[in-house]
Amino acid sequence: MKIALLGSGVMGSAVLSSIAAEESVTEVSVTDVRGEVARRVAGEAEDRARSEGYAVSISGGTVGAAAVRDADLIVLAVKPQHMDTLLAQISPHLPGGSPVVSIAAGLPTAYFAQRLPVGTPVVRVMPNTPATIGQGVSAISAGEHATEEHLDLVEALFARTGLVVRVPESQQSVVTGVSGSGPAYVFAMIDALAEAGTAGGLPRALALQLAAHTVAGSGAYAVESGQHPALLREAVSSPGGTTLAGLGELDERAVRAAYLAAVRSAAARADELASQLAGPADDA
Ligand SMILES: NC(=O)C1=CN([C@@H]2O[C@H](COP(=O)(O)OP(=O)(O)OC[C@H]3O[C@@H](n4cnc5c(N)ncnc54)[C@H](OP(=O)(O)O)[C@@H]3O)[C@@H](O)[C@H]2O)C=CC1
Ligand SMILES: O=C(O)[C@@H]1CCC=N1
Repeated sequence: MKIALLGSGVMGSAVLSSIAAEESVTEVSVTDVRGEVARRVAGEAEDRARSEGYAVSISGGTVGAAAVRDADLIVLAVKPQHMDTLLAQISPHLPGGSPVVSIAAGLPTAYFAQRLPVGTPVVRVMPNTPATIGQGVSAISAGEHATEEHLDLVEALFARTGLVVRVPESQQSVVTGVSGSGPAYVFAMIDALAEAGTAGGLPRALALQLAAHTVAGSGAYAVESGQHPALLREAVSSPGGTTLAGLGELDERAVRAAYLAAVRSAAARADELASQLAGPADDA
């Protein structure tokens, strides 16, 4: 199976190695507006694939007819604001029936249906950057012409990047707010914890190590134990102890409310992108 990956920035690169490791994938054509970026990303991914024993061929170049015309599946990994230009470039060259996968925030499958040949199966995916190390989470939704088989195929490809869940497309904006943007909230938390440790006199590198491992371990513990986070939090909080003193400060500063607002705001921005960009193709 040949995959065309269009856009080799942060997220395109993040999903590339995992997709290339799926056994049915024999060839990946990576493209970008800047061919040299795509060639570098493709070269690095091919080296990684070789070192891990995968015989996949990965090439890089600029976007054009050659990149997509014989692809069995096309992954669109450009910013929502660049999608219109990209679709106008590739649409006339798409092989009929090959599914198109978009990872763009906000853009509904109906947007693609208006811009791609009639009947093109579209699958919408919201991944996140921990996909780079196979620890991501991706939510997938089918567009009008996408079948169960198309979803199975996309699920198999993204399973290499971490957990894959299926959601109704109507939930994709809030998913984006929680898990698409979520890593940024967590990185900000690690940064803040590390800064607090440094302010308390720890060497900077040690503070960062403590903060990052605390977040990584707590996340893994929440996932593996399956216990509700309120119970896990309670187990850390001895009566009259240090943790309740710390949590009291978070409550005082409405940190929980801030997370709720952050997710609401990110989801609203996804909807806003959709309404700004997803008009009829002629008006875009
Ligand atoms: N970053 C993240 O955490 C996540 C991102 N996403 C989605 O993934 C998509 C890509 O985001 P991200 O990787 O962060 O963005 P990047 O800007 O890092 O990557 C996009 C790449 O596509 C290139 N590009 C722009 N226009 C075209 C075009 N017409 N044809 C081919 N390539 C083009 C860009 O080049 P140049 O830089 O020169 O413009 C850039 O190299 C977005 O739609 C985003 O919503 C989804 C989940 C998480
Ligand atoms: O910030 C963004 O728009 C993208 C989508 C989800 C994460 N990053």
